[in-house]
Amino acid sequence: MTKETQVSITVIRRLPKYYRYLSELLQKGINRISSQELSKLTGFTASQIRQDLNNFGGFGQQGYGYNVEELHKELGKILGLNKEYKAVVAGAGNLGNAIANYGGFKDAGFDIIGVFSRYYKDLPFDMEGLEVRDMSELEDFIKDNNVDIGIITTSKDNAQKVADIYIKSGIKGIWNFAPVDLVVPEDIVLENVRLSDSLYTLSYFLKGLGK
Ligand SMILES: NC(=O)c1ccc[n+]([C@@H]2O[C@H](COP(=O)([O-])OP(=O)(O)OC[C@H]3O[C@@H](n4cnc5c(N)ncnc54)[C@H](O)[C@@H]3O)[C@@H](O)[C@H]2O)c1
Repeated sequence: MTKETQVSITVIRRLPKYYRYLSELLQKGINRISSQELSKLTGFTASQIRQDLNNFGGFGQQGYGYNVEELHKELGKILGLNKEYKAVVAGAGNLGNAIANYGGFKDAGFDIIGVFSRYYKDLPFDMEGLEVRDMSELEDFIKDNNVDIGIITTSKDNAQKVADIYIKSGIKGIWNFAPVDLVVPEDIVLENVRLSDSLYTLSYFLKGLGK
C-alpha cells in the first residue's frame, strides 16, 4: 500500500481547495508561497497545511515555502486531474440541464458527452451538440464510449434504478445529486452532493449573527 492510500478522507476533501487557490496564484503569476500565506488564503492553519501536504511527501522547503507551479501540478496528479474523464447525465430536468450546460467541467477534464432522460422527446434541450437521448440507449452508449462517470439528477425515487444501469454498464464513478443513499458495490466510487448541507451551514452562521 502506498502512503497515499492511507490518507484520511478529511485531508482528501481539503485538497481541492488547495488546488483551486494554487490555480488562482498561477493565473496571477505568483511562483512561490509560504504555508503562512496559503493559510491566509485557505483559512486552514499553516501547520495543518504542512501536515496535509506531508501525507504526500511534503513538496515544501524550509525557508522557501512552496513552488506554486510544482505544487499545483503534484496536487493535480494526486487528485487525478491530469486525466480526461467522460461523463453522462441521467435526468434532464433543472439540475441536469445546469450541469450539462456548465462549460467549466469540460475545462477541468470532465467531458459530458451524453444526456439521458425519461420522456426525452418532450424536453427542450438547448445545449449545442448535445441532444437528450432516451434512457433505453444509456447502457449501450456507456459501453460504446467507455464512459467513466455517471451523473444522477433524476428524482429521488428513480436514482437507484439509474445507479443500477450505471453499475451494469461498467461505470466506475457515480456523482449523485438525488437525496437518497444509493447501494453500490465496493469497487464503485460514489460521491454524493448535497447543496442543502452547505445551505444549512450558512443558516447556522446567520443564526450566530442574530438572525
Ligand atoms: N444535491 C443537491 O444539492 C440537489 C439540489 C437540487 C436538487 N437535487 C435533486 O436533484 C434531482 C433533480 O432535481 P431537478 O430540480 O432537476 O428535478 P426535475 O424534476 O427538474 O428533473 C428530474 C428529471 O429526471 C427525469 N427522470 C425521472 N426519473 C427518471 C428515470 N428513471 N430515468 C431518467 N430520467 C428520469 C425527469 O423526467 C426529469 O426530467 C432531484 O432528485 C432533486 O431532489 C439535489
